[in-house]
Amino acid sequence: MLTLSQVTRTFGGLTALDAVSFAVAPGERVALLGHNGAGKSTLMKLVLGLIAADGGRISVGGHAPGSHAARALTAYLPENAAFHPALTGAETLRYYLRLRGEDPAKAGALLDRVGLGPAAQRRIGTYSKGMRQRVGLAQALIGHPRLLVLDEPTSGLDPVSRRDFYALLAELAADGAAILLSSHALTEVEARTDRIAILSGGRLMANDTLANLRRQAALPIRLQVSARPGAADEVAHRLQGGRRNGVLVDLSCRPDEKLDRLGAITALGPMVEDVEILPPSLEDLYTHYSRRPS
Ligand SMILES: Nc1ncnc2c1ncn2[C@@H]1O[C@H](COP(=O)(O)OP(=O)(O)OP(=O)(O)O)[C@@H](O)[C@H]1O
Repeated sequence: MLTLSQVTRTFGGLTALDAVSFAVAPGERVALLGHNGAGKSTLMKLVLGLIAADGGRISVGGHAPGSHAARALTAYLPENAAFHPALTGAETLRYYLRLRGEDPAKAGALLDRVGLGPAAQRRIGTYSKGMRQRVGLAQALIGHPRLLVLDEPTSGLDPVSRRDFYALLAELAADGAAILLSSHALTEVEARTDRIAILSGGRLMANDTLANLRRQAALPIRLQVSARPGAADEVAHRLQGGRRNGVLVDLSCRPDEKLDRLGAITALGPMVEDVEILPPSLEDLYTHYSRRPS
């Protein structure tokens, strides 16, 4: 549904996107991650046709970004969707439906879809941030879009609103929509998207499932050994680990060394009380991919 091939965009002397290539297929949810200034918004603006690329090619369902056909397929939700506070949710949706040449009577069903049915007749000025984001999503769903471009859609939402939001995205993807959403947090998108694309300094540093990214990064695993009282020095010495305190000994190893290390720990018998395996965190993984030279 969305394909970028070698897309480059500069602003003056600054390369905001550097030969970026990736695709989002129908039914796929792709999270675009990156620090501030990584190029996420620039990429989204290019996909929406708001700015033009200096090089490379972008296709939205086979059409040029910004063309009538591409716009009919695409919906966009900006980070902070703003609506007139004096209008009700239903009035706002009717307004956007008319703008897109659709039947305003669909407002009720759209608001129900995003869980705002009971608040439809309330003014938007009385809505919480999460409710306003849901109005934004309802607005984005007008016209059955096949590509959704969502710029940090969950920033400022509480955990329950986030969960509801991702549940709705899962339904839309199951219905065949391609979804590209930007985020700062790998922890948030971990179980809720199909693929992760990491931008850093305008370059695409990673583009794969989280499981594959974990495997490819092969980051060290930490093992935390609890020694029996009085045995920590001996345990640390035999395992060549670092003493953390009176009983804990820290070890680190490559994923392929894990079983051997566990064997060595078990062989210490009664000197050891317990062992905890601490896999690399998502933050470690994100840092690995955003910092490595490409
Ligand atoms: N119109 C512009 N003129 C000049 N420089 C720009 C313009 N738009 C973006 N940039 C620069 O391009 C780079 C990428 O910016 P972009 O807004 O795409 O990052 P981002 O990943 O969306 O960041 P954030 O998470 O802060 O929104 C930044 O260095 C930014 O300063």
